[in-house]
Amino acid sequence: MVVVEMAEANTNTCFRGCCSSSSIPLHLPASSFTLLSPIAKGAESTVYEARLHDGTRVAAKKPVLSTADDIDRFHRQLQLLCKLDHPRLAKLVAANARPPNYLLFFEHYESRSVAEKLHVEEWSPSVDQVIAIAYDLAKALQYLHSLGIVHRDVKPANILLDRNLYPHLADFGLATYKKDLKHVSVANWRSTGKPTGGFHKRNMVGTLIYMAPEILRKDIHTEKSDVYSFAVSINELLTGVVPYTDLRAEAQAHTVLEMSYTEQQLTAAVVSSGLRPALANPESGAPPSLLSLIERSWDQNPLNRPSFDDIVKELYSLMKHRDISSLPLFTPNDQCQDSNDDLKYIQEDLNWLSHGEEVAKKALAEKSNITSWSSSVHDSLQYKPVLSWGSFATCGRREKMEDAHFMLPHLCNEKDVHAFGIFDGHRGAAAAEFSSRALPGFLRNSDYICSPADSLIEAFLKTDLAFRDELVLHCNSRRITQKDWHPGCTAVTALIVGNKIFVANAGDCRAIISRSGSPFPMSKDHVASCPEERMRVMGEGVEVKWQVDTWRVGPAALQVTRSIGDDDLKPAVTANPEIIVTCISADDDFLVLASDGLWDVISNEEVVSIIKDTVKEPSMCSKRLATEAAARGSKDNITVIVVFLRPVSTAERIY
Ligand SMILES: Nc1ncnc2c1ncn2[C@@H]1O[C@H](COP(=O)(O)OP(=O)(O)OP(=O)(O)O)[C@@H](O)[C@H]1O
Ligand SMILES: [Mn+2]
Ligand SMILES: [Mn+2]
Repeated sequence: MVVVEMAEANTNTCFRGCCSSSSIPLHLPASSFTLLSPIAKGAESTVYEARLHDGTRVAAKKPVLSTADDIDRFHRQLQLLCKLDHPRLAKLVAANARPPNYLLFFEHYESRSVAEKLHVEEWSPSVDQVIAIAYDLAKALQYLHSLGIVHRDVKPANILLDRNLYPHLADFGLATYKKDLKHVSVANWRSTGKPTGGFHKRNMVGTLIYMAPEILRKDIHTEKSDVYSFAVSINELLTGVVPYTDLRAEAQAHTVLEMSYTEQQLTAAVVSSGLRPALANPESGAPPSLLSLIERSWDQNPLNRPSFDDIVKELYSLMKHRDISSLPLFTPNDQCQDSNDDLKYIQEDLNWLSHGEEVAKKALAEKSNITSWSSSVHDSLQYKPVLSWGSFATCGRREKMEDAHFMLPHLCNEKDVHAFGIFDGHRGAAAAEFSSRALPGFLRNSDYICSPADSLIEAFLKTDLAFRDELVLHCNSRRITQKDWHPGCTAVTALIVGNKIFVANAGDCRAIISRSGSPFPMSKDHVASCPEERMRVMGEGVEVKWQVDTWRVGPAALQVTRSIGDDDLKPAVTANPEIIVTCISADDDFLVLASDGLWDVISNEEVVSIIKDTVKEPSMCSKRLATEAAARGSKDNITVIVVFLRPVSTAERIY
């Protein structure tokens, strides 16, 4: 007994010895958490809102374990959960696996499940939102399948949304290694008490609707059965109605479902007559390629369904085609390669994006303060700008895209707070990608007593430190000598709070406003050709020399004097941004942020006049500027964000 106790304490292993983790505490003592109110009660478990003693809000799932089988199942689930680590899977943060207290603590996702969001709140996501959610989910399932794990319970009730509406696939109660799969029957499924659904007591008919025909036929379950369930769920997101009904409200839908079909009738129709939910109407704006993907994914024959590798690829090119980037969702950058290595390339890319995202999330979990900048500037008499925004990014003539950007309107769910940022990478894309995710996370998490300007400075500095830490870890784990690799990026971020714009800049991206028809600079370029910057850097002990065509910093011959990353040149090449603040008035037309790929070939005045004679639609203006820069011979990546600051009339929009 004593020996077992010691083993537990030393190795963070469950008392049976089958579950272990180096990072997730498996014996969270009762003194370090408080269970608050129940969120959902299922047949097999109750989910509570809970708080860890460090203040972190979590969801605690307390299973009902009545038999030895139940306990086995709990341990198998915990073993799996300890192995999983993906930004789009519900994350286990702690557990208690000692009898009689069995509890799983997950990160808390506050915007409820897709099922509740659709059928209780009657949420209608835009087509672009659906595509982005589908892409994220496909990435999560691709990850599970790559580990040889099938989820087996993909459905809207198990897709949880965080406050930015990023999806997180939850509920691993049925997940298992593909190699352990035997024939699964519906009866078998039901005997596990699953899938019961938590927030409404569901019946069998309600859960059959996500099951693939091979399961209903009591045939073998493969990873392609997840593809089927994924397709039904994405179609439900597009249509907003519960499958096999035409109703949005869940309670009514279930009555209709039961009245229309018995279990046997529904099973027979799906298995033998190929019955499927009504496909979303093309008139809803859903692109034909998405509808075709859904239909192929719920094909009768599992072999005809695409794999998640294929689905991720297709959704990715759909996002690229539609330029989906304005959503607060996981979106990769514009790519210039469209060959088969696209996927490998994307995965490499996403790596740094998701590192950044993870860091931002950790920061969020550490504090519970929510910023309240808008209340600090609230004044009913103040001018109220009306915003619209859009972006365009292209790698231009370069081989690789090293710019990254984010657009987060309504930051922290505040209607008057909006953030936009562009990052221009050098010596690789890593710093730019990481920062485009981490910086907005730090910004969201700023202390509420901080002014927006202080929050911006803090976010820049924290992002720089976090990136350099992450780089050390990354290099150590891959045995790369860091001596050879010092990626960095310049950054410009605009934070709009009520009628004020705060621009923070480090490096040679630039922001301008069109004010009374003329450009008004909102940033200063930090380059070695600027005498004050050159003096500052030399004052910090780093050499600045005229090389080739211009002043350059250090052995790396960098042209910029401020950046995130570039750890070989810190602290001289500082991440400390310069802040410019201005009040928006009726004289202000639009804000333009862009990487130097634009400003190298187009002047501030020309940018203002080009937008003046372009259709007043922000993404079209962005694209027009980037196209013009490319036509004028810009050799660099080009990223442009345009934010209109006042309403644009329909007439102007059309010409
Ligand atoms: N991490 C979380 N954050 C927020 N809400 C959660 C979280 N986990 C679960 N929930 C809520 O609880 C509901 C049920 O959770 P889950 O799917 O894990 O259990 P279940 O389906 O009820 O499981 P069982 O069938 O074992 O009883 C979810 O639909 C969601 O509303
Ligand atoms: Mn569930
Ligand atoms: Mn550039």
